Amino acid sequence: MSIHLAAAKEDIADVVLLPGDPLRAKFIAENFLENAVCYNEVRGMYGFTGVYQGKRVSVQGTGMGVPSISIYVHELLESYDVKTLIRVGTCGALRKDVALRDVILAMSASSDSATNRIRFPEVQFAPTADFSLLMNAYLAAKERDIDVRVGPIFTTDTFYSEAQRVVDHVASYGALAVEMETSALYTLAGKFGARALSVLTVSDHLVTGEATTAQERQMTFRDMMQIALDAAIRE
Ligand SMILES: O=P(O)(O)O[C@H]1O[C@H](CO)[C@@H](O)[C@H]1O
Ligand SMILES: O=c1cc[nH]c(=O)[nH]1
Repeated sequence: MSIHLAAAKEDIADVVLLPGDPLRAKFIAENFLENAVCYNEVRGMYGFTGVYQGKRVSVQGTGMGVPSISIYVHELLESYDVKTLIRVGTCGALRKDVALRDVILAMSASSDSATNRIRFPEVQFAPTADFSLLMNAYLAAKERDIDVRVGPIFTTDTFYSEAQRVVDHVASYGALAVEMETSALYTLAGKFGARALSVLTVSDHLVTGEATTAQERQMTFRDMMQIALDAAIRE
């Protein structure tokens, strides 16, 4: 048990997928895992453990934003000894050469979040993906003939930003997309010596204005889920 997860330690696998939306966690459990059991419903933030290709895998909703994912990731790492965390999230494309529904493997995550300024008052910390997971995800995508983009992203605290120039500025320095959790995931994985990666699907486009539907965001994006699961169990 931890404060926000009502599970016994053995209920949660070593490997956990992390969608922001708890209903995406349910979708993954129902569509990809065998014998999935729900271990958490606290705050409606569903967590399930099941079996994927013979290995135990959990999938835990994180909610939206750095503070929310930080709570779940901290508890998974501190109280449940989780070793591998893979976010399966949506993002907004920041550049014309990134298309709606593209899958992105986030190599690093710059951020405007205050959390790392508080954590590292004297350092600009660089939240970075685990190389072995990044490589496994890339190889899994290639094996399944799924095109992926690999590169830096931007994690923001502000979905409805009034500072468009900040987003444009990071895009002009190579950021492919914006979302709201990855910098915290990579930072906490570093603190606890765990492996982390974010696999993202472009749900809307900040340059062209295109967008997917809410149902599509909740229920589909199977390529991202497949890549994350393959990467999670690969030795
Ligand atoms: O689809 P999820 O995983 O929630 O990710 C993205 O969607 C939410 C905003 O709509 C933020 O959490 C952002 O990071
Ligand atoms: O955080 C997010 C997620 C999807 N699209 C955005 O524009 N921002």
